[in-house]
Amino acid sequence: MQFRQNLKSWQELLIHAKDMKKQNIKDLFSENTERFNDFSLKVPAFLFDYSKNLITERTMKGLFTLARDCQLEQWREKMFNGERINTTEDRSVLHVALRDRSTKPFILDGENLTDKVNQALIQIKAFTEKVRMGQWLGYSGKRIKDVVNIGVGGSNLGPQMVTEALKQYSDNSVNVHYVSNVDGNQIADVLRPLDPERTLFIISSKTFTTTETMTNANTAMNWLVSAAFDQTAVSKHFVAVSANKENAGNFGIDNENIFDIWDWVGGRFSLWSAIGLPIALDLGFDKFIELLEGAHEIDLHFKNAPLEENAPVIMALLSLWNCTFLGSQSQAILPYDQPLHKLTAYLQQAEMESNGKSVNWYGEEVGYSTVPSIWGEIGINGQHAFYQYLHQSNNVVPADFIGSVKSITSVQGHHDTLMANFFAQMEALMSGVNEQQVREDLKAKGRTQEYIDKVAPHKVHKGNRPTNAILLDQISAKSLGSLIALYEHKIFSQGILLQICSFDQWGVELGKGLAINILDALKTNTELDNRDSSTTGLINYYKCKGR
Ligand SMILES: O=P(O)(O)OC[C@H]1O[C@H](O)[C@H](O)[C@@H](O)[C@@H]1O
Repeated sequence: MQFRQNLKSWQELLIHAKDMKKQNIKDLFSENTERFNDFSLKVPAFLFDYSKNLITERTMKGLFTLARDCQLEQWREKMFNGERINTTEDRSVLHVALRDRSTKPFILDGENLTDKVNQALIQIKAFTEKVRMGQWLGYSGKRIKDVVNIGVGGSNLGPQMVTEALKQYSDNSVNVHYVSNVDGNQIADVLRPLDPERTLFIISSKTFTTTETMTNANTAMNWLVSAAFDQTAVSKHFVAVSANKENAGNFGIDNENIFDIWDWVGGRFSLWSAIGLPIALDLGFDKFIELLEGAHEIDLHFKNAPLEENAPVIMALLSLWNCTFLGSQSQAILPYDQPLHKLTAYLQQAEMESNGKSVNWYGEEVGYSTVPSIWGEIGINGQHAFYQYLHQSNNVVPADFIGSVKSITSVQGHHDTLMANFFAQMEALMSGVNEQQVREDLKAKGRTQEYIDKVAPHKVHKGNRPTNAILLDQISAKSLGSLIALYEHKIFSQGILLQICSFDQWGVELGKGLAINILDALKTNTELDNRDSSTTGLINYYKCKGR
């Protein structure tokens, strides 16, 4: 067992981090006028500028050495070759196979995955075209107008984020809606304006056991049947995406309307599979393929580029540097592109469910900070809400700024204003402004000495806050596919560097189990044994008030 802290490269980076904490990014720019060229990368879909991090050439050299010591390249091979790198669940991790559209056979456990993937795509194409062209008819013979995707977590966040991002490209053949929350308010709001005769439900659940999804699916079924007065209407209005065909069939969905998903595709990496049905329904199959192609382009980049020119690897190393070595606790994702308004929520699951863990591959406490908490908002909205904290709090929050050279909206006259903020905020976070500058500025504005003495300390921005810039040419299905795959491979790389099992999610199980237990007690009105007084007190209060 080779623990990360025992690696010489890890130890050297710890020492180097102590020195770097005394440095200032702004000074590093003054010392090296080529810094932007040295620390930026042009990848087909975007420019990646990481020069505004607290790094030097020595830092990056040390980080690449660490990556090699961690055998990142070999692990990357293992993933692409289908080895069972999801060790705690004994599964391969092959979402990359979903977007590799070559016809070359890929054999896993005696089965040709290429065939499976291509057949699934044929099924997706046939189904989505039928619905979009008005050939899929509801129980009363009317064409489908609205599609409701019922699913949560990985069965919701990806498709919703993508259809929101690309809605400018939708031809509105159908309207796509999402229900993820078990709170009945959401499904009630979504169903209220819909016509049961013209509504199709996708029950999206890899396991087909998720309580929230099953509860919503039953409500949707009752809504339909009470309008149709006919249970057989279900087969015309429900399709499923699941690895659990038995449960989906028992729910009443016809076998030919159950779309497969496989155990080698993790829920949070599944939008490329039939879980992406809402994407193909909303935007058309060709756009869905473009999305896959964009992701595949990054798969090839990740697989083939040397570590020194590999965007996902560099992002992972920087996150490790900022969090584990420099001590940042959180990381902001700040899209300056309205279409990406769901990206942060999507990345919260992708990153935090993957790497938010504290034991290593051998089940031992890692003894270092793993990944930061991910949060954020559309940049402009954030500026008027929490950027105060980013600029002046004691906590340094490294941030990813994501923007586009061209906007996809036809509205003119806004984009330069938006992007001026994109550039300015990163500059301000890095440069800051010291007290002397503040004082001179106030003096030049004719302020009194008394005012200057009072206000100057409050106007200081310490700066030295790291940011990455990801600048897309424009939001498109292809560039979005690339952007998502960039983060997926960053997450994979970070897991390897941290020696963490990125593809399980045991941490969500405890709460789920307790909720099932409590729900039973609520339904049967029985007392719960052996609970702490707070849990018991809260439940009793709820029961007394509610009944
Ligand atoms: O697709 P499902 O099986 O319904 O799972 C939906 C979600 O539920 C879980 O709680 C997991 O934490 C997620 O990783 C998963 O995406």
